[in-house]
Amino acid sequence: MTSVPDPWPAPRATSPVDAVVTLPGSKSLTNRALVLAAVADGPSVVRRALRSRDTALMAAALTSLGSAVDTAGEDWSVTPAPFAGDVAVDVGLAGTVMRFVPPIAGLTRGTVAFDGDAHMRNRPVGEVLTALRGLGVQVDGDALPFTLRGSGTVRGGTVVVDASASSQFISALLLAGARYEQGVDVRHDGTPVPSLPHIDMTVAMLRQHGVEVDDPGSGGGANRWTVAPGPVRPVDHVIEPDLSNAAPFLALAAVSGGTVTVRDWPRATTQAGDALRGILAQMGCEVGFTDAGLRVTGPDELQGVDLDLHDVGELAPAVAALCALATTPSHLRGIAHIRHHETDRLAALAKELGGLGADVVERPDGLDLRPAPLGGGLFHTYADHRMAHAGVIVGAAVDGVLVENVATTGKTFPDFAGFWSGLF
Ligand SMILES: O=C(O)C1=C[C@@H](OP(=O)(O)O)[C@@H](O)[C@H](O)C1
Ligand SMILES: C=C(OP(=O)(O)O)C(=O)O
Repeated sequence: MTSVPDPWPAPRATSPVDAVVTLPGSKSLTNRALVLAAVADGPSVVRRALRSRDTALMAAALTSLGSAVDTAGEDWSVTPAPFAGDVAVDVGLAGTVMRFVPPIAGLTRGTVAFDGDAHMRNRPVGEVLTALRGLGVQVDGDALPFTLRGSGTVRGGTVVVDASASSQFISALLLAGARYEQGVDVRHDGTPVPSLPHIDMTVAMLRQHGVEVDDPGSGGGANRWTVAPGPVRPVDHVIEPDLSNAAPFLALAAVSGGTVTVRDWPRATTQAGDALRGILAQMGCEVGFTDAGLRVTGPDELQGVDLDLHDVGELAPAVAALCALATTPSHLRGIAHIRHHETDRLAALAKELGGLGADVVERPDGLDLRPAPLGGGLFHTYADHRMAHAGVIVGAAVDGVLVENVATTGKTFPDFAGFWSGLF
């Protein structure tokens, strides 16, 4: 692991970057695979698991509940066992741990006390906890810290949730639902659910495990999902590279006029990050598959974009950084929900990009950016891995950008700073 100063002088691309990179595994796929393995009716292996803070927290949570999770190698083995005992779960700053673990912890016989990082107490989880009470689980509180008391079984049934703040509320209930006596019938009541591709990923993985799921398909009006009660078959998953974490690497090609290939980019995937292909093409990049993976070549001048990122909000920080470097205006819309991510990302991006000279206006549900000369300065990350990605993207194109707490990237990427520096 490279030791990095804080703040970290972001490497500057003084010539076009030419690189082929192998990226670590997907956080979203790894943490779903771990949860499903822990509620399955036999042992399984999660191959090429992402080794990062969020996935270590998930493995630790499942271990405390009673699963045997061996994370020693690249392939993690999970041997499920009935959940039991009075335990504590640290969710850190991982939305997937805070939202996905309580519904399966409902199956335990014992008390589970949840807490996490200071900022995590502000991230919404109340809808999941209210839903669990409605499904027969005893749980107090509406935010971290909260405590759940399991009786060994969960009744399940029908529940109404307002998932307009996070798709993870729905995914969380679906992942556990097959193990409830009556399964689960989840209805959404509220403005459209963001990040729908992540629910599609959940549904696809449940079906791989032999779970019967009825879903409305993707699309803005999606509002009802049902999971039939039944066994969860063990499946050995091979984790794809994290396509959302590919954003800064492909952005490096975009801002330097160079070429970056991400190895093993799947031709078909449920990952939301696949949308980067279309977004970068719209900004003027050449984007295409090669035998090695996905290759992106940057243009002479980056074009601004008018984009609704409602489905792919986790790409917003990297895309906003690119828009700040574009030669025409941009409008990023449909992403009010990213105010509930690791930090209020709209406020943070407006402040930090603005601090380097960007002409950026924060809207209730997005950002407007117009071309402006950027300069160096300190870029704060608010313990948000994707804010650090935004900072290094600008730093590759502009002299003198210092990224504060770049180590926060460890949430989803081991030794990001060392890896990034190796590309220059
Ligand atoms: O289920 C998942 O793995 C995720 C869902 C999305 O959350 P939101 O629906 O809260 O945006 C996404 O932004 C997050 O990074 C990962
Ligand atoms: C929103 C994100 O994470 P989390 O899983 O903690 O919600 C993210 O990684 O962009």
